[in-house]
Amino acid sequence: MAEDFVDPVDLRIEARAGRRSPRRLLALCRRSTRLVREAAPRSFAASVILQVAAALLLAGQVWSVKLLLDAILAASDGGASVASLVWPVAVLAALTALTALTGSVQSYLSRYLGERVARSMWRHVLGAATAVPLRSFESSAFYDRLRRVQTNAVSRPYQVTRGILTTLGAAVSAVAVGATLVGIAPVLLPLLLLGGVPLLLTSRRESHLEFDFDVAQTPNQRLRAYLTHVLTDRDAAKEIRAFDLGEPLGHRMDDAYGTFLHDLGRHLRRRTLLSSVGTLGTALVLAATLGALVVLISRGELGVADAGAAVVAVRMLQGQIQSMFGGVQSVFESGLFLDDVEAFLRTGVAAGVESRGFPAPERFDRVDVDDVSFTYPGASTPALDGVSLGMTAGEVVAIVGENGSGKTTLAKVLAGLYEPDEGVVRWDGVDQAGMDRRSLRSRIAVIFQDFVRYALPASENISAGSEHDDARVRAAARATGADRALEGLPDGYATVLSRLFRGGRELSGGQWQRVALARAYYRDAPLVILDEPTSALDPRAEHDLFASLRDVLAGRTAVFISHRFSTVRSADRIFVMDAGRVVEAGDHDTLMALGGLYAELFTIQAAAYSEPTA
Ligand SMILES: Nc1ncnc2c1ncn2[C@@H]1O[C@H](COP(=O)(O)OP(=O)(O)OP(=O)(O)O)[C@@H](O)[C@H]1O
Repeated sequence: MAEDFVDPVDLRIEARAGRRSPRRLLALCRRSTRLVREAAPRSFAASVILQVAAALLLAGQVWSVKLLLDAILAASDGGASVASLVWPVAVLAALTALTALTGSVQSYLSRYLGERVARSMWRHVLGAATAVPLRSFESSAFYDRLRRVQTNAVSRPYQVTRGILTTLGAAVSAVAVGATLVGIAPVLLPLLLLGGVPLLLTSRRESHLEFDFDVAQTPNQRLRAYLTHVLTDRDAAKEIRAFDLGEPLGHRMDDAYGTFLHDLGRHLRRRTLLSSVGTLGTALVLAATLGALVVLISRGELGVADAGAAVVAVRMLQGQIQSMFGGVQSVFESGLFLDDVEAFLRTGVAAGVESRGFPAPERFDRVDVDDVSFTYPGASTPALDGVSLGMTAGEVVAIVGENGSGKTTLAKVLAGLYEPDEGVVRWDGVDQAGMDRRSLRSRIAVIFQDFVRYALPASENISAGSEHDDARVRAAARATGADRALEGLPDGYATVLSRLFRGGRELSGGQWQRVALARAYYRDAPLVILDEPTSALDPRAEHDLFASLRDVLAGRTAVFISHRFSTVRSADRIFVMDAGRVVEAGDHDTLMALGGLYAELFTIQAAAYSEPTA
């Protein structure tokens, strides 16, 4: 499928396709405000109140400047005593102090509110990221969107709300200060408002530029994030040193950064040019307004106090108009990113809805894979090509085959992680596809070759995803022999299994594999799928494990994938895969008698052990 090969230009086109109408923008504003309100209702209300208070305080300052100038003039004419200046000065000082106080409370509140919104957005994003089908993770376009969403989801909703609040606050101040100005020199007001027009025009264009730049840069950003991760990751550290990869990968990082900086330079030049045009336009209008003010003064149409107050009002009003349009720009810009975030969240919600079906049965008598085919996104040949096989409850089934023959893919389909493109998997004749994904997965315990080593306490590594029960955790650990390693840890089962965190400890590869197997046994599931479960175990451990396998499974059905024929031969039924197909099936003796692929692979392995040493 083509989605694996989406390039940045296509991505930008895709992102542009979702571009908004003003109505859509308004809807986004409503949604983001609701999000912020829900995340922190009290802080949000306080923030709105403070914004309005700050606006009124500003208007109050203009008014108090006029009072002060009147009083100064009256005092200089000798009509009033200097003491009459005390009140206007005190009012101006109090209003200025209150404005500063409001500003600092607002900035703390804003930080707190931002974090509350971030937490709530993370919840949504991680919910969507864990709900989307596993197939999505095969597409680079998905990772690009995920990256943008991770960066933008946490900050943009609040930025939109901040933008709205800033716009509203600035509008209230503008109205209040504007009213004062109308009282002094009405002709100046329309002139000043005109100053917002260039800003409005350029800010919209700037928002689009920013969004396009971000979309185009996502693959480069991801490459840099990946290289940073590899160069600093604990697991990669030994190989990076052993193969001396630090320098070449460092160069690659440098090149990627160089490309980014080159593009950033071009982008910033364009943005600066645009915003300079806007600001210059506004400055010209301001100059014209002040020119008009000079004309009014020279004609004697304004007194000295009025003229002074008008200068203050013009200056303040111009600031408010700039913040108003700055707020609009931030709404525009963040709105574009939010659209992207919302589209991602919708895919998660859709996946959640799709997964609703009837609950999977608690037990089954048989599971059948019927003519199943599956092709990975972007691949030209199918990984599974008309696979059919069956197993009955309580059986131990082995799947063997050479590298790339489709064993792990079959395990993923059996586990309900991939939907087959064709064919069905049936539990007692019922199609697995109609079952609720969550309940289906709770009936299956699957451990892959590359199982996850959670940097969590040992006990949680075993009970992962199921209800925690200490006694059952210990029993599962005993069944796989993980208990010996875990009981020797400083905090026993409470020890974190990673040096990443304080007090944590590391396990060996084989010890980890026992922990992973215990995870499979812990889950009370009728179907257990183990992909290469013993590859890291020593021969004695492997022998012991398989000797006790049936006891441990206690009637559960087990499918295990293995390259070790010594473990495979005891299975009730063996399926041999080759190039995505099941080519042979039967127990060990039947397959040996058949003299086909199984017999060949078995003989090669057996010969390697029995050949006399020179
Ligand atoms: N995520 C993927 N995207 C595209 N192709 C894949 C992906 N994973 C596996 N394949 C391809 O699908 C085919 C089957 O792979 P699969 O992992 O199922 O084989 P396997 O039998 O488990 O191999 P091994 O013994 O090496 O673990 C291979 O050709 C492989 O290259």
